[in-house]
Amino acid sequence: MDELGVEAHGVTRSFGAVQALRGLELTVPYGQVTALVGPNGAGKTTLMLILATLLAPDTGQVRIAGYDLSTHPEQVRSSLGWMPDTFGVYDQLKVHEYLEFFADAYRLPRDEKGRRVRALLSLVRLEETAVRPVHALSRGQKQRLGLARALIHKPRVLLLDEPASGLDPRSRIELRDLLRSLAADGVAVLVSSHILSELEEIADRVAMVDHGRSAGEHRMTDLTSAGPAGLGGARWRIRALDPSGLVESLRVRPGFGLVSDLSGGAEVGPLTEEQAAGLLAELVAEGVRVVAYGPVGSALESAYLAMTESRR
Ligand SMILES: Nc1ncnc2c1ncn2[C@@H]1O[C@H](COP(=O)(O)OP(=O)(O)OP(=O)(O)O)[C@@H](O)[C@H]1O
Repeated sequence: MDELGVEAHGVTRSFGAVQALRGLELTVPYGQVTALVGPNGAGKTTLMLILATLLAPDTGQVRIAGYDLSTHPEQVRSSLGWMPDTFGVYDQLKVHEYLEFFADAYRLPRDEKGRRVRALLSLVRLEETAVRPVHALSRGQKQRLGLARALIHKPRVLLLDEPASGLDPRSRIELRDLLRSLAADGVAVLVSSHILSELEEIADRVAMVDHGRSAGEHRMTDLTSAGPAGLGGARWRIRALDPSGLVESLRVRPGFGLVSDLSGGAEVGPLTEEQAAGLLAELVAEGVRVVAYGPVGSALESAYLAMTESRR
């Protein structure tokens, strides 16, 4: 069986003079959640629309669930679920009718349809809104309905564009758990978001995009442990009883990248956890009286900042 839910090579797409995608590469394996990150205008939505068969690429090859997008669009559509960042049409329908409509569009057998719709309404906690019109739902409820719609035909590949933007904290946690369990069931999940701390909890891998090109794919574990050169680790904040002594000790270690003097301490990095542990042991051995020591932000944030900085 094909190991990749999504495989994109050399994808380009222009809008007039704007080159939104300039030879993009992407892989999304089954059984994992891949985060798609990049600055505003990097081309993420354009790529998502292409993967969802809603926009044609100018050039390049895309395979979804093993099917070539240009030659087998029907099979591609039946293999993928798509949750856009804005809610679609048909908002005069009642919530259950809305899901039944999409169940019919995907040709779910009659006897399965009712069961599937009820199961999905329960999964996204919308049972109580089943007979309300879609337009009367709150933004977060609409988003949850959008997710149920994307899952109606049990897709093997799931694409989500900013899925958590309107969700309350409980719904975000539920979304995270749901995406993890779908991945555990073998689904290839691609999720685009700007909320890096959230992605770090959900994702197994990250695919970075900048100026319409790939800027690297990494396993999340590589970002926190000793990762590829220049990527591993976060910044670390250190406080000591004698801050100037601390800064002195750090200055004689150019490899540890003193970021800044702070009142009461300093920030260094990026450091992997291994490097951070080594540095702490050395400082303590030298007699620096450390009172606080911890990472600032996330490893994904640091990797993202390093990527955007180097490409400015
Ligand atoms: N329909 C369109 N017509 C003209 N230009 C477009 C169109 N869609 C996208 N673009 C341009 O293509 C580039 C990539 O846009 P895209 O929406 O894919 O970026 P993005 O990474 O999703 O950004 P954001 O993080 O802000 O959502 C931008 O320069 C954008 O202005």
